[in-house]
Amino acid sequence: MHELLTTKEMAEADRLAVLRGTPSIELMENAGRAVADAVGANFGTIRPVIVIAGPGNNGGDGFVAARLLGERGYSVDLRLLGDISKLRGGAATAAKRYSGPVGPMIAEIPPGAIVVDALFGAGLTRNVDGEAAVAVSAINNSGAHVVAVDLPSGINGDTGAVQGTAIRAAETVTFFRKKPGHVLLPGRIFCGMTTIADIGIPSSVLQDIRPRLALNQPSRWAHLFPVPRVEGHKYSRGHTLVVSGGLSSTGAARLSARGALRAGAGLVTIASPRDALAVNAASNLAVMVREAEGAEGLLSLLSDRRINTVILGPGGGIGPQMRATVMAAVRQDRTMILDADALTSFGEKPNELFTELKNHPESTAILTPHEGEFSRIFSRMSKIPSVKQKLEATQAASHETGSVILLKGADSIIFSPDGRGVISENAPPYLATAGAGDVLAGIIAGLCAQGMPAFEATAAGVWLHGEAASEVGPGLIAEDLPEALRPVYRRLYAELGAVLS
Ligand SMILES: NC(=O)C1=CN([C@@H]2O[C@H](COP(=O)(O)OP(=O)(O)OC[C@H]3O[C@@H](n4cnc5c(N)ncnc54)[C@H](OP(=O)(O)O)[C@@H]3O)[C@@H](O)[C@H]2O)[C@@H](O)CC1
Ligand SMILES: [K+]
Repeated sequence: MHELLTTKEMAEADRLAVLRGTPSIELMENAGRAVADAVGANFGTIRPVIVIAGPGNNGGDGFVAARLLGERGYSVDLRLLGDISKLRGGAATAAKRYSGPVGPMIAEIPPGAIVVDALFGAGLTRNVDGEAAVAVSAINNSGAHVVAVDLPSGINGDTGAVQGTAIRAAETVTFFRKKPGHVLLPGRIFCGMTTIADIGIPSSVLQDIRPRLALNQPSRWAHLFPVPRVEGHKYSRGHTLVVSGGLSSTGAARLSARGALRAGAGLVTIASPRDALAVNAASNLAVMVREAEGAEGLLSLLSDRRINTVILGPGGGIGPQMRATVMAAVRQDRTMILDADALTSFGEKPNELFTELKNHPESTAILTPHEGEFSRIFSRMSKIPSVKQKLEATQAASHETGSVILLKGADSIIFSPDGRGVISENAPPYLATAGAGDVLAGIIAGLCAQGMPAFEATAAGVWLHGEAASEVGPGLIAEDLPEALRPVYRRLYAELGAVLS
């Protein structure tokens, strides 16, 4: 159930289901019933229901729900946008089967009503305006409990963006699989709680559609998650190197190092400038500290081939020294997590980095920008859309650079250059705190160090980070996150049925 289907793929699922023998009207009947059931599940006592129906099949679902709710004893007031004679296909059939009165668009919602929002779903093609926009604002201002059909009207199913205006639903009933717009912000917030109803589309259609997007859930990467073995030793669990900033900015590297260690890296070393050696050494026990000044210092440490992952950026400083250090690492064929300052340092000259990465295909880069950093490094690349179109932008950035890209946020997006993408929805709000990104870079590196491939390690790292934050709860500070990985790992291994032999 974790695949995400674009609106185009959803229409294809619909078409294939019909081809395989389920008539389209049956899908619509099932969709409308799921909506009526959702209304019934919430409110056992009969309350007035207002169904707002649009001119397409979303409206058709609304007609079915209206008929069934009427049969179940609800007093239903159905309002249609446009002319009933213009309805086509399944929507026209559903309207014929509904015998109640059909009123014009509504501008006021009586108190205590439940609203079924069947105005627009996957077929929203432009901004909501006119009578529809008036109805949306009346519904939003009424405080009514809104059950949205497929998507809250006004939310773009592919991007989660608000097109003009949108209904704020308490719950959304969607069909077969979620769409990106249910998970990406702000769409996810407008959906309220989203449930998926089975309307008779066989899951075998996915073999033809081959969706590239999914929710970031363990089902996406569990088969590659490292399981420690009793016969293993610290070297078999990889070695992560974290490049530290100078005396006044060592905290970020230390947070990354702790994240990598807790994620399971066998060894973690902080590469520290001389002036920061004492402070780095004094505040770490299991993490080793070695002196390394700039690119040359890093190169000398990387002569140890057992170091298989390098984190650059957390607190490392912005400028030519960081650029030179990153370029040196790229030439050493390692897996690199490039975060924060390592990205910003290339803001003026992104091609310098991307050309070097292309010239060293044996190196693997994972870029972990938040939106601001993403803009800084990619805004000069014409083939990459603005970060406002975050899904497309992340996918294009990954394709163009041949790197795994993690666009960090409450709806973190991760793309692999081969076109696979996942969207995360488990980050609690209190995760937005100083240093949390540094820990995340460490967790991802720790998983890569143990041999997990870059895309899966990044997805798993983001998921673990969100789970660890929920484990801590409100009041979280970044230092809590590595420590909270222990119960999360325990649960995950139990769920995976992993034998920690
Ligand atoms: N796929 C499936 O498996 C199943 C799908 N099902 C349901 O079908 C829904 C998709 O149906 P759909 O394709 O007819 O699109 P829908 O959302 O009704 O909107 C299209 C209509 O709205 C109009 N319109 C658009 N934007 C507008 C605007 N801003 N302002 C004004 N008008 C606007 C647009 O007009 P046009 O662009 O053609 O001029 C057209 O008339 C899907 O969400 C789900 O609920 C289920 O029945 C079961 C199986
Ligand atoms: K809707």
